Amino acid sequence: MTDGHTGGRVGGHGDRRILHLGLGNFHRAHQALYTEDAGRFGDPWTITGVAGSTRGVVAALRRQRMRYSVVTLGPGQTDVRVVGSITDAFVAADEPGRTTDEIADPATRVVSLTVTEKGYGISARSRGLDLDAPGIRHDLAGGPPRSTVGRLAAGLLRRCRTSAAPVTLLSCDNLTANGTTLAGLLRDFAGAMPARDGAELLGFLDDAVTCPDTMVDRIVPATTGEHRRLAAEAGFHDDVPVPAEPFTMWVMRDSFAAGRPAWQEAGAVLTDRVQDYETVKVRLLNGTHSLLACLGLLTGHDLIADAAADPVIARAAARLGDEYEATLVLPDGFDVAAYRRQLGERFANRRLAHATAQVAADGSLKLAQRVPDAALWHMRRGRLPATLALTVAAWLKCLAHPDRLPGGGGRAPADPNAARLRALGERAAGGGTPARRGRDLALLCLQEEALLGRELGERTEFVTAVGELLAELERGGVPAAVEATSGSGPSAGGHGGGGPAVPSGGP
Ligand SMILES: NC(=O)c1ccc[n+]([C@@H]2O[C@H](COP(=O)([O-])OP(=O)(O)OC[C@H]3O[C@@H](n4cnc5c(N)ncnc54)[C@H](O)[C@@H]3O)[C@@H](O)[C@H]2O)c1
Ligand SMILES: O=P(O)(O)OC[C@@H](O)[C@@H](O)[C@H](O)[C@H](O)CO
Repeated sequence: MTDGHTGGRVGGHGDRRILHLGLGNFHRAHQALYTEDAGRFGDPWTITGVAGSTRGVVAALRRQRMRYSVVTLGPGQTDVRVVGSITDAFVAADEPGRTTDEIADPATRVVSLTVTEKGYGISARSRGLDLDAPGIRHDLAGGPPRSTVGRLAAGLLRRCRTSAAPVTLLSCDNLTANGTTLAGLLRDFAGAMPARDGAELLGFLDDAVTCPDTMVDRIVPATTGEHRRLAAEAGFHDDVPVPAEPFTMWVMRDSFAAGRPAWQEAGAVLTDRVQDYETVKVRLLNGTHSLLACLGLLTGHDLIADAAADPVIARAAARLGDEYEATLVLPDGFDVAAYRRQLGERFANRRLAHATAQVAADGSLKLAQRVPDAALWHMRRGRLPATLALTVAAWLKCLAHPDRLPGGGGRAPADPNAARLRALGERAAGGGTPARRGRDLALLCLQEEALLGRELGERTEFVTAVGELLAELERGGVPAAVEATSGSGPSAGGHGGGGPAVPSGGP
């Protein structure tokens, strides 16, 4: 066990602070480690972690003198490291006003975020801020802020009116162009605020706030008793250890308004080409992860490693990799073949026990990041990306008919749109044949509700393909649906793209 905690740091160095919103597992296995390592090279920075409303992690950290462990699990390798870079933590809901105070405090120089895709309040239809989302409406009405964007806006406005000190907002979530997207959402929010406040916030955003794009990569599953056992075995009784794979990567644009830790010394890559890295990762890793998770759930696999080892699912994943790879602008010198090989090994890491239900969760938000742009890229070139259509069909099948999943509805992934998707599934269930039911469900979800955006919903060929694959899933399960996409292009050799995609028709 290695102990990175330096005694006496707690409460010190208050003038170089990161305020982190979203004290989940990922931050604690990624940015917190880079920050601690960077502190050995440059000025040490500390992190104040903010949990939205759940108290468990904050309470445990306090009990443990703000220390926790990261349990790295590789094939044949276990490493337990105690981390101490998070020196304070609180629950936003329990301390109303504190998040605003902390964002306004000039000692806070970076506000970083891992609040999940759904934490940003993005509208699937417009891809801007969903001004009708209850949390956003509440915050615009002037109550103590509850949404992430509302909290940031309140804190920034206070900062602007007090010190006006510059600050960086650093999104570390799996969103396409995450920093640029966050800046746009804040502008949308400012545009809907009372005019004077909105104008002031917009001016501050222009003058004193940067939102660098980042690409973050490390597979970090949920904690189980096994991780507590491994930490204890290494000598640290930890209620909130974080499991992680050995691989880690962080790429960001070096655009920090008020300084940053020496993250490059800890292995982070600073570049202006972040979006290229990010697109590679969000498509090849996260997009393939979504397919493995949904086909895995439909087949009865609880773990990503089992789905990845299933030859039928592996075939689909390889084809999806080809479809994604064709769309990519690769960073200079990036070896995509090696990256894909390594991804295969990472997905196969059984020791991680990464649950298919966890990766498939919130699919309605995640797929919006992972599917439409790549699918539209192909269709603008006259090709139908059949395996991207299969990703959507598999996700719809899991959510529209959760009770039919092997093992029952208890295995259905959580999703903020779960009830809506179930209701759409029921509406489509009346069609007389699998073909009719599949077509109706695809039309309802993608065209009428535009769950993956208007532009994709208007692509009749894509919606039709999704409907036909839903019918195949109903008739012959995952093997039939994967087989139906087999004419869609080479499974090796990359830039092949599609051909005729899925068979049409049959009852
Ligand atoms: N876990 C990974 O492997 C991994 C890897 C790369 C990036 N990420 C990014 O980090 C995010 C969080 O992953 P995690 O492993 O920490 O998950 P987690 O379940 O451990 O934690 C989720 C965090 O998000 C917050 N949150 C959830 N819904 C929210 C909402 N509506 N508004 C505000 N905050 C909300 C929770 O309070 C919690 O702090 C992912 O969604 C992804 O964008 C995760
Ligand atoms: O974290 P999410 O919820 O966006 O997606 C689930 C996984 O695909 C994701 O967590 C990966 O493990 C991670 O992005 C690897 O860097």
